Amino acid sequence: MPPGLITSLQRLQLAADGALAIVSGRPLEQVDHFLAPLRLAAAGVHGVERRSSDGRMTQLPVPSIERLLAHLNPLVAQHAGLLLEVKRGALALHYRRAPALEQACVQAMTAALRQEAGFTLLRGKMVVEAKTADADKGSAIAAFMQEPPFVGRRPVFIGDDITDEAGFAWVQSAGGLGIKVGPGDSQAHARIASAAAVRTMLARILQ
Ligand SMILES: O=P(O)(O)OC[C@H]1O[C@H](O[C@H]2O[C@H](CO)[C@@H](O)[C@H](O)[C@H]2O)[C@H](O)[C@@H](O)[C@@H]1O
Repeated sequence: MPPGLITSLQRLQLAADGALAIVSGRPLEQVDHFLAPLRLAAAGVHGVERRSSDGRMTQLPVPSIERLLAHLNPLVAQHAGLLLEVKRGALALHYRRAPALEQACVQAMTAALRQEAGFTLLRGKMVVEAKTADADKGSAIAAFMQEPPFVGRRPVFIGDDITDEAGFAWVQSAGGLGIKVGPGDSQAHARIASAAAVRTMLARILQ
């Protein structure tokens, strides 16, 4: 985490009377690890797990990943540059260290998804993921917006990846604003150049 970011997020949470949440594809355990000692309201694994502002946990039911694993393991065993990340209700195949294998990874994941119902394919930065079909970042934000301290607020969602598009779509359908970070196609109505520019924006808001 860049220096000062955790302090900024903590101050922002206080300034917004608690209405700040992290919405991530990572498991909550990882989100908490990155932000420690700060523990924010957060959704992990694209909304499969969610911690409300009062600390209450919600876990969506998820399909089994066993058949997907059995299908993908041989490809991963053949290539040292591939990494298979096992999450509750999702399986992410990372090819960052083997970009030439992108098509092979997409094809293998597409074939694996034919083995098991209840998942959808999600593209990300150098990663292709099988994600629980019933969860996405939009529905995670929608769930937060039903609860204090978010209820009645105008949602603003900031994200830099393809997986954030569901979040942009939902907040904008609810009268809020999606802010895409960096280049790339997006349905977000606003754009900001980089993660560094987001940190500068947050610092200005706090001032
Ligand atoms: O929703 P996010 O918080 O943006 O998380 C999306 C994915 O993040 C992680 O993968 C990303 O970071 C890796 C390095 O830490 C990088 O190698 C990879 O290319 C990125 O996609 C995480 O591992 C995934 O589970 C998340 O879905």
